[in-house]
Amino acid sequence: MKAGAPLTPDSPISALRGVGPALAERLERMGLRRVQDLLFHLPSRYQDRRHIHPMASLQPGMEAAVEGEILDVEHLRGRREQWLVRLADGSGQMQLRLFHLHGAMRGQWRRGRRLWCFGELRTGFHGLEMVHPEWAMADTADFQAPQHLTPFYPSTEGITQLHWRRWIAQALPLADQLPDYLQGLLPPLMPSMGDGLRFLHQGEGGTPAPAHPARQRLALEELLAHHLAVRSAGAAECGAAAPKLQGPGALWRHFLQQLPFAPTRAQERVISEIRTDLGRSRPMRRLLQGDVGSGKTLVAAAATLTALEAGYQAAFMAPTEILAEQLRDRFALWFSPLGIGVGHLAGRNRSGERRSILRDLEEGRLAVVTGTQALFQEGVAFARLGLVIIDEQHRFGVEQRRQLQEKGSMPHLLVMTATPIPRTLAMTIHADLDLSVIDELPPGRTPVETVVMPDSRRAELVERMRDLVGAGRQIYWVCPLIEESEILQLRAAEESFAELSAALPNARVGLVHGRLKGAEKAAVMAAFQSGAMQVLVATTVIEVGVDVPNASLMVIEHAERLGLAQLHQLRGRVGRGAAKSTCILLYHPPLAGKARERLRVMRSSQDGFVIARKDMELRGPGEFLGTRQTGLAQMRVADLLRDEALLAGIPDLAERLLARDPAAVEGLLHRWLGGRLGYGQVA
Ligand SMILES: Nc1ncnc2c1ncn2[C@@H]1O[C@H](COP(=O)(O)OP(=O)(O)OP(=O)(O)O)[C@@H](O)[C@H]1O
Repeated sequence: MKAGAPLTPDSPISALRGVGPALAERLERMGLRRVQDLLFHLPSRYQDRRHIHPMASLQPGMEAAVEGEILDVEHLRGRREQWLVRLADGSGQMQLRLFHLHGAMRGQWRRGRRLWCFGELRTGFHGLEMVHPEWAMADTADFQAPQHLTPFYPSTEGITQLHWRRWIAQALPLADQLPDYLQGLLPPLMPSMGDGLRFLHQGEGGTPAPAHPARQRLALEELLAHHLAVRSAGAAECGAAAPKLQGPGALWRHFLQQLPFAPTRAQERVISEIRTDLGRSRPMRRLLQGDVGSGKTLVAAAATLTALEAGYQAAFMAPTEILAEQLRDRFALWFSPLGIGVGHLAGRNRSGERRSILRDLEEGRLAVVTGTQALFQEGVAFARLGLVIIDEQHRFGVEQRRQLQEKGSMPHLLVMTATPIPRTLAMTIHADLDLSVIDELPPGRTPVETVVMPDSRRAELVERMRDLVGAGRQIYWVCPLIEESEILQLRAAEESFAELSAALPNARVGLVHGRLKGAEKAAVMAAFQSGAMQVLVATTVIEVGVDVPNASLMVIEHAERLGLAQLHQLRGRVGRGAAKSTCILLYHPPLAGKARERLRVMRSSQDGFVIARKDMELRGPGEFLGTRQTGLAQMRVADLLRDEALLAGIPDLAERLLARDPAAVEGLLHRWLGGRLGYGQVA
């Protein structure tokens, strides 16, 4: 410790020995300001230096600790000064190479002394050697071979592992002084926070196993902190009262009478959950999760009609222009028999039309509006906005959500997503949202047959398409992103379009891609939707939500380049009607590693949950959940997959903590999320 006040967990980090102003500034940039922040800077891996390897057992590339006798020390003064040291144990010999050996140290390196060292082995001129190993003389009274694993810390330029280890060694004795926010809330045999920290920093008894209670103690607290962070962001939104959207439900019943099908039981259950929420003055914050094609749009319609019946407006925002337009068409078709008009706000609205929609919204003449982000631009005002529906949560940030909600006094919010994640996980990462799940597909769906084939069989495939088109069916042909280049993707799509147009002279083939103007895109989609066009060649713009039940073949080129979530979404475009559907995953050989695994999963499952889980395993939870949840990608101890069992208890733990000690929340958030960005509201 430096001179001055005694060291506590709250001391500034510069109070530690060896932390000068320059290093303190670097630490600050990593979000480490106080001594306790350092305690939660946990190792990312460990090395086992406890075991001494006999020299005869060493292999190039290995990292190993050895102990032996110095046979000789040779000082070379060539272009670059260096020392070559021969070392032997009973089993063999090896060489050490050092490029600097200063004053006092040089005196120690003498023939006949015993040396302990650790480093990576490589093949040198005279057999195996280590370059600049970590070392200690093993024949001194104070020598002690490592008792614990050696931790490695995430670092930054100018801070070595030795720095970290020295600082943590000073901080660790303070671990028991940290406030235990969960005292009394955890099972009595759970280790303390101090035990958990010592265990992870020192790697006692081997690499900390995921299931070790000391590690679990920390993981639990970290998951709780993330849960509370999301929740508090939601709570801030929930302060104001929302309009109670209650009504006899006559409009909905009327709507159902003209619908060609009846809602599934799952849809009915979810609709009733939503109607209950809408009837309260506490603003609804609900996440509707349903696999591709499960019929989320009908649920959205039910919510919309509930708002309308109560005399309020509803706004439905989709992530892309195509989807927003498709939604407008669907709502217009469904609602026009009820005499309800649907407005649409898109980037390409002609200004006159746009002005009149804006006026109607502001003066309350228009009750339903669909659109993209255009919906929450400046200049869009609502007379009585009661409900906001957002499709595909992943593409909208928290900030955009807030902007849209500001358009109404405090409208109810329904977020829809087709990415199924386990309920326990959803409750942690969407802690600010209640969850409804459509866990049943509409009846009459036939499973989509999935075929994986090399692109060398393309000609054969085109033959098969000719037959299908002859039988009146429709086909999607998707060209995925090539090396992140939109231009190349477009070229590939254009080539496939030309090839298919030539090969299928009796079919109308269309092309849709992200660079088309809105009106052109809409025209192509409309032709495909109406059945006038049989083959739609598309870049991945059609990924989410396009609904053409007559389409029964989906061909995906270069399927090996796409992720599981995208493949599942794309495949979900077919199998929506009664006809037997097929999805063909074309790949360019050779097929290796994760790509092979992804295609195998696609062939073996159609269950969105199974696929999402596999996706999370292959990509890691952080990547899988996308950038909105960056905070989760940076968890230090917990792992959303590995620690899934812990997740189930988190909401309850959060409730109990909030009831007992709401002030502790701030401390917890600071401890785990403190200096890092991630959750906008928390940082
Ligand atoms: N209860 C039902 N019975 C029969 N068909 C239904 C039912 N509910 C919805 N559908 C139809 O199923 C198809 C898929 O519905 P919808 O587009 O709402 O799915 P989704 O959940 O939005 O899927 P995606 O995530 O792919 O957009 C539509 O053609 C819709 O009309």
